[in-house]
Amino acid sequence: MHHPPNPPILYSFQSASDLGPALAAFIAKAQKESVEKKGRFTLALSGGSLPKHLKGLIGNPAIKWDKWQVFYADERVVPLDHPDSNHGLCKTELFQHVPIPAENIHTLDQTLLNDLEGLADAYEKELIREFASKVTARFPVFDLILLGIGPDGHTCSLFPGHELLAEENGWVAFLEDSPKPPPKRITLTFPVLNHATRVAFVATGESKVDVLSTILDKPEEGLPASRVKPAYPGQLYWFVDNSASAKVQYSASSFKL
Ligand SMILES: O=C1O[C@H](COP(=O)(O)O)[C@@H](O)[C@H](O)[C@H]1O
Repeated sequence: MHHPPNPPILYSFQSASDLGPALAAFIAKAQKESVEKKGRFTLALSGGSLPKHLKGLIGNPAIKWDKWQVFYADERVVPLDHPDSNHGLCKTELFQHVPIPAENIHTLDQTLLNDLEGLADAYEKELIREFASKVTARFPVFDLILLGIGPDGHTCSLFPGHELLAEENGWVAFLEDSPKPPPKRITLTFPVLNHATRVAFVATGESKVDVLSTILDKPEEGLPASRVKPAYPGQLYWFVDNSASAKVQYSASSFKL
């Protein structure tokens, strides 16, 4: 029987500093459930403002870092140590402070930075290796995908009006015309986002206030972030602060694990 997607769960916190510990507890619980069930935790991370909200994970003794398999929800096509690299940000904010094995962090193949198609293809193959073959699994099922939103409603590197919004088959796509610099990027596609067990958006600050109310209160406008609707029984969460949610009509829930 076809089941509609679960409605999003919105948590709005007084401030970003209240949000951080709750997000860390949420991630810790997700990894515990996944490790107990499957012996690993598959996570996709974004760049931008997201990595700085992950600091609450540092020093948590309940986290089994060696069980994490980390991919990027999107990545800018730049060297790993470039200031625009999403991996670079995640490394600075989290990975250099925790004992996660380097081989469990799946970064772009640095030999393919001048071959966008080959780069996206190689990243898709890396996902296939982790999630079994495309024949047995139509799309990978991430335990958790953490996303941000831009003021234009983009998420990952899926931008309003872009042809990649219509991608139905690929797991990883590339673009060389990102309206936000840098122009060359790779991104997970909507079918991958919408097969995840959990997807959590994180958005804080006044710059997100208008777009957040459009995404949550007017999903019919079809902004990229409104198209993230994990298939049942998957669940979509929003972790925001009160500055970002000031204009949102959608009902917030009290945070509970
Ligand atoms: O370009 C990107 O933008 C989004 C949103 O960034 P933010 O700084 O407004 O949070 C980010 O989620 C994505 O990973 C990044 O490549």
